Amino acid sequence: MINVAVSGFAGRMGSAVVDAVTAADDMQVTCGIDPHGSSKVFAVYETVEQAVHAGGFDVLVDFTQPSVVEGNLRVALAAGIDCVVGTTGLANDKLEELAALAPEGTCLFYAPNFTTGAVLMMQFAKSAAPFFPEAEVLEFHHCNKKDAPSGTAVRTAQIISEARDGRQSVAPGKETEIAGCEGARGALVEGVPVHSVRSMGYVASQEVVFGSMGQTLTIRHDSWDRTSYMPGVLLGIRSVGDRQGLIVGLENFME
Ligand SMILES: NC(=O)C1=CN([C@@H]2O[C@H](COP(=O)(O)OP(=O)(O)OC[C@H]3O[C@@H](n4cnc5c(N)ncnc54)[C@H](OP(=O)(O)O)[C@@H]3O)[C@@H](O)[C@H]2O)C=CC1
Ligand SMILES: O=C(O)C1=N[C@H](C(=O)O)C[C@H](O)C1
Repeated sequence: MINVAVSGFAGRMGSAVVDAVTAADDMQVTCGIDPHGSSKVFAVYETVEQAVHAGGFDVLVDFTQPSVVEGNLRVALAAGIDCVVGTTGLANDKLEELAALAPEGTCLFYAPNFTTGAVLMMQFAKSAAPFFPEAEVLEFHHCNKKDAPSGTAVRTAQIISEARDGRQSVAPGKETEIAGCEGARGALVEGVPVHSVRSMGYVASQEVVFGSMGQTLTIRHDSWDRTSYMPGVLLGIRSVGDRQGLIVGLENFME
């Protein structure tokens, strides 16, 4: 039995993780961390520090906020607890710094997106990028999201940039934005324009639009429900016990 602590357990993702872990045969939620959470089933703490001090879990799952995840991971990793992290907003060098705090045998696993569809979208984008001079990312999320652009969009832009091998887009850029409308061409992430839409009605969607002479290729993924992330989260929880160091991306555990 894998004993799991869920940080942010009262939130949109955290509560879905509690349900998914509870329904699985090989793991259980032994505690939850959330400043405003309560439970009759498992122990509840206000901070990860309190939970680590009390002990009783092998894996910490974190779906909190960009502003708190770093502090949570510092405490858990230093105590040698494997971490499965969905919270977005941490840069790669920060993840490396955090992983270095952990004793040998401890794993920090971060996935900007736990859906198989989004992983495939990014892999298809990697395959397409060398063949198209233009690429732009459009991401669409619910209006309560606390970060922009999304972690998935940032990772997609990084993947496209690496696959282009340093080649820059030749499309008109930020220099064409008219006065008072700065931002119209999006945020440049590693040279790739990223456009963030926030609206009621969305969970999470993304389009990657590639262009070359006379043609466009659009790769689109939609999460319509947060259950879409749960098989990936459970796979992460089952996998970290056998791994160590920093691992970024669900593709590392997918067959
Ligand atoms: N990797 C992936 O596949 C996915 C990643 N995400 C990411 O997960 C994160 C959470 O998203 P979502 O569930 O929608 O957000 P929510 O705001 O619904 O949930 C976050 C929860 O964390 C709580 N919280 C705040 N501070 C702490 C703390 N110090 N310790 C523990 N809990 C805390 C919040 O409490 P309060 O509201 O009282 O502040 C809230 O209940 C975001 O970064 C999002 O981008 C989301 C979906 C998929
Ligand atoms: O906040 C969300 O909802 C999501 N966040 C992740 C991101 O920033 O990419 C994953 C997914 O897009 C949903």
